[in-house]
Amino acid sequence: MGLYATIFWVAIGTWLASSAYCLVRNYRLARKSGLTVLASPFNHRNGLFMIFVTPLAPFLKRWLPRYLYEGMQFTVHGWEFADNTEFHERLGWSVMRASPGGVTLWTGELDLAVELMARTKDFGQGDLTGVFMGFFGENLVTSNGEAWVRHRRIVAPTLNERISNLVWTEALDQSRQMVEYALDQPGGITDNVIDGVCSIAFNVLGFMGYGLKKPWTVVPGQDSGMAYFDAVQTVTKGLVPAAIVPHWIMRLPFMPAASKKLGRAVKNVPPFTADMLERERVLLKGKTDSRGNLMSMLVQLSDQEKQLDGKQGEVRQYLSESEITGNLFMFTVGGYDTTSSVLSFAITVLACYPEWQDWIIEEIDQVLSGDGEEFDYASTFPRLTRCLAIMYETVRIYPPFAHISRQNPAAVTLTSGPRPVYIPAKTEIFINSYAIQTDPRNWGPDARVYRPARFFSSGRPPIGEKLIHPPKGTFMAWAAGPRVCPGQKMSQVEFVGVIATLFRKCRLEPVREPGETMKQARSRFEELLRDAQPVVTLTIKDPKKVVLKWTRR
Ligand code: HEM
Repeated sequence: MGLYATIFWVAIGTWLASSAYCLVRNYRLARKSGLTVLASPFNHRNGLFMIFVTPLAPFLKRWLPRYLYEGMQFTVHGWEFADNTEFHERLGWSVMRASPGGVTLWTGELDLAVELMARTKDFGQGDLTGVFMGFFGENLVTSNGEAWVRHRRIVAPTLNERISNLVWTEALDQSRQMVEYALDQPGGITDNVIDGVCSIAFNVLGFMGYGLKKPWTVVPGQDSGMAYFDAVQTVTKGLVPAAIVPHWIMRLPFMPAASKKLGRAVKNVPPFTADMLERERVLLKGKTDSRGNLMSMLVQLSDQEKQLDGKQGEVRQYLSESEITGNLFMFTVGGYDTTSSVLSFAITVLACYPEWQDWIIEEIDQVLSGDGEEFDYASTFPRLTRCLAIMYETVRIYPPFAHISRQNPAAVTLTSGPRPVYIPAKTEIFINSYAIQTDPRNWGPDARVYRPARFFSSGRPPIGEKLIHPPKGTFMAWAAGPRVCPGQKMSQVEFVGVIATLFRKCRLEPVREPGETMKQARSRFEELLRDAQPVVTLTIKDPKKVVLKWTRR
């Protein structure tokens, strides 16, 4: 054997031996939990594995022996949505996976989930969240411990009632433009409603986040006129490669045009942000109040803290420039993708179920009565509770995030379940919120049926009736505990504003294919919903198949 061949085989042998050693060590650690443990030779933290496992999953499922696929299934992005609760029912509601890369826990158990969410000091965000959400700078989502307290204190107050007001006004304006466009199409038929709601979410975010007012367009984010916003939008769409592949590799001359565009965007976000913040500070100079948008408030709150630096103790209280950059990026990813996902699913679901359209139209006609187009946020939004129940039921069954992840720096024992569960240090924990939200034990025998009225105490609530609070932990689309989503209210205001505007003006139904009955067309839409795929958030795979007929009311 030649020298190079020897080096090659020694390297392979060393790698195999160290992988086997790590697998055995991690398996032993996982066994201490007392839970079912699946051992898998596939290291889920390997970059190539991360990129290819999800697209290759359907083939691997067919080719690999069952026990090998089962040990890998957890690592396929969105497996929990496709699987429903079948896996947990078969193998246990909490299952450990041991691989050469570490130990992973998946749980669909209510008690454990509540405990995990409450103990923020013991269970923080995992290091992989930092890889995917923190590559422009540490932010509220990626930070833990004292840094998280600092981020939360500055960032969460920016998502306030002033922002809700802006979001409401812009959501109404954008959705009015979309309805007029749809009703103007021949026969009121469109195949671009999903792009349309993305465009609404994009423009609402641009307006409330950066003070950027744009008309609604069929294609979302078509040249916003703001280089920063366009770059962030590109990175949001290519989040996984953007996080893993260095931007200079993506920009190499032989790379495809889309990769070069992504690489340029990743490179440009930090200098564009620096530029934008500098201009914002010039505009804010000498003013005591911010300009009302999110970026302006973030800069102002952080700069105020900076002036107090040193007077509040040793620990830094303000956000550094890279942390502001990180938080602005996180707002764009968090604020745009989530709301557009829920709107896409809600509209498709409502087209399937005309009875729920009637239910909200009854409310909308009472609350938004009169000929005018202006509806005050403070007095209108709180009365549109059926529209809000549509959002709750949509995120219960089609949550933008099907799980919530955590990681524990040190070993911990969970005590809230029927037996103590030992969690080894650095376990990657996934709370299967989708399973919890569709589990008949938590939601009754019709848990998988779309029934928004379940969020009221009576089946036919009077208009403006308050929604009930589901039992603790059973509904965590916006998470729970100290790290609950600070954008919850904002997303609700936007959703309700859009849905109320659409159904005030029109009704929707699926467009039938030749020879199809309406019942069959609705079943076809239900199939599109079941076939959804998590990308960054849950996404309808082929949005062009959502062909709708809009009828003016
Ligand atoms: C339907 C819309 C939304 C849903 C379903 C949603 C869901 C969630 C969930 C599940 C978490 C917890 C993540 C975790 O702890 O791992 C979260 C956190 C967060 N969300 Fe949202 N979100 C939505 C909209 C928004 C919006 C509009 C914004 C801001 C513009 C936002 C900003 C955040 C932030 C900053 C966090 C981190 C909080 C922390 O760690 O302290 N979200 N969201």
